[in-house]
Amino acid sequence: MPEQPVLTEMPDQRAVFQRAAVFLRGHRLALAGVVALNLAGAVLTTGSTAAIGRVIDAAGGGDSGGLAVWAMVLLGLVAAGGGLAWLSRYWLVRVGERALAGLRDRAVAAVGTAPLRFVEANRRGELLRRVTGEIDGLGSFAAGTLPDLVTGAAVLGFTVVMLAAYSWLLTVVLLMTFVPPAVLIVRRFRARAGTAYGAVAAAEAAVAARFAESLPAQEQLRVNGAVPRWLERFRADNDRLLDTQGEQVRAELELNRLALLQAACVGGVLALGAWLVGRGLLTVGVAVVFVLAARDVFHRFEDLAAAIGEAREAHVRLARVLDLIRASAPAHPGRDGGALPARGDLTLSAVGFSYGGPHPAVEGLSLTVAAGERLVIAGRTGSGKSTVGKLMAGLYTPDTGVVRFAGHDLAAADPARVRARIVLVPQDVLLVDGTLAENLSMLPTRPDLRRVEAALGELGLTGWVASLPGGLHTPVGTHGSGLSAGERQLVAIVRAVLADPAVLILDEATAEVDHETAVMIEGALSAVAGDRTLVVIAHRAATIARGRRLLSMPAGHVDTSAGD
Ligand SMILES: Nc1ncnc2c1ncn2[C@@H]1O[C@H](COP(=O)(O)OP(=O)(O)OP(=O)(O)O)[C@@H](O)[C@H]1O
Repeated sequence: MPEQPVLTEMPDQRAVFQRAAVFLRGHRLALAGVVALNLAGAVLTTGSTAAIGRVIDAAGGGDSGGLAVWAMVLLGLVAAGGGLAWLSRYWLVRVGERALAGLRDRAVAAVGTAPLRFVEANRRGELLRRVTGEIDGLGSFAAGTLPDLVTGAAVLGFTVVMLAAYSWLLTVVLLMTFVPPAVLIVRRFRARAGTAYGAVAAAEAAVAARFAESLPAQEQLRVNGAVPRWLERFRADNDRLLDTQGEQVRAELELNRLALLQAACVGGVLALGAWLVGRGLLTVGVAVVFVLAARDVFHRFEDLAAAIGEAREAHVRLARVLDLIRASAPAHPGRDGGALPARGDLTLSAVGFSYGGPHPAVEGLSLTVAAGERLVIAGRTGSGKSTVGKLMAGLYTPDTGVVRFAGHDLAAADPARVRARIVLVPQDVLLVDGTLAENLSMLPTRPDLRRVEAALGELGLTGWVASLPGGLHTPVGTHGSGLSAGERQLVAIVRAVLADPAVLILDEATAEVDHETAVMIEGALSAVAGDRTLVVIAHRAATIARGRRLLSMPAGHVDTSAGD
């Protein structure tokens, strides 16, 4: 049974921010600057509340000089505090955007270099969702909620300190009546929200995955009249999303209890403040500062509690992106750092591979394809031919046994070096959106147009390219002109020539390729072969007949009598 690195629907949510800290590495200085600005802004904002008390006391005591001075101080504090808050918010948003751009690059690179089994074993829509939707959600959090969270926490802390300096008695009463029930409410919310946000994220991903996967099959679904059945399945995903969203809203409503608590506490502070003023233990200015500051504490706390909900959601999103990066990492990345020779034998020793079903797709296959040899693999549908091709190309790691090129275990070699030596042209070649030339030159060596034209000439394909509406500049891929399966294989063969591999494995497009294209593929393959090892997974009787050495699947029986 192979190790199947699949994504977890509810990934590990422990120490998520610590694990993500690596993506902030280049931004630590900027973050320290943001925190310093934020603290300074919070001190000024808190100071302006204290200045209000001074203004009231100066006005009540008929001190017009003091009144003018404190009014000016108040204005200055409000203006400077606002300016610093704006600056720190702007800076924080910029740092967040840069850190998230880095995270997205890392996530896309992780999928780009992930083992083939990882990409096959996970839903495309789920992968898409994690590198787009989840990171976009983190972006909104970083730009919207995070600055409020940071500023709110700083102002809250300074306000409590200021209140204690005015009257520790009132502060203690305030904190004792407000904090314990508030903490209880937030804890209850956190307990429910963890699963609620995770369930929503998973349900959203399922909706996206169902849609993304079904879209390419849309034509066939319509032809077969299966659209209503597809809509039913989609509706089931949508209903699940609705249920999870309902649970999320119910969890968020827990936080509404804070408003009630807040109202009760403000009433209490007002009554106690009036009593202290009546006894001459407090000035009116200080009492006003107290009520204003207490309201500020409650509001900030409420904002923070609401932001905790969004922080929880961001936490889940981050956990899902980190899960993608973890699960997509190759199991043994490049243990053998040595260079692979330009030519060599390809050897399979007692190779076994299973997709996890009841029977292995390949079992105990031993075979040596000598350098420069041509081998045809044939067998009935589903007998494991393509699987052998992928094992030979190092795209799959065998569960048992070993595949070696020139004596190097492919599972331990650097995947980029393996790709440079062994190229597999799959049955269905997919092109990226862009011109034909762009698709052909999508190689680490970035061949220029002249080199591409030369390769086309070597393979006898200049005429075919000239027959396309825009020649080498013809748009291809999803939005370009449609190339047939056989023509797309031609594109991949040209790309293989440009990559100059030692071993070329062609998983022949199915028998439906028209005669003309089949001849072009055949001609290109003869031209490309040279001293290269050529393995053709045959679907056409003509190819099988021409095989000098035939590997018959599934028994892995090698027959040298076939063909000429
Ligand atoms: N990605 C996959 N996940 C699970 N099972 C798979 C996967 N790919 C192939 N299989 C199964 O493994 C077995 C061998 O498949 P494989 O594609 O290697 O056969 P094949 O001989 O190339 O078939 P064909 O001639 O139809 O292309 C089949 O039973 C198939 O259903």
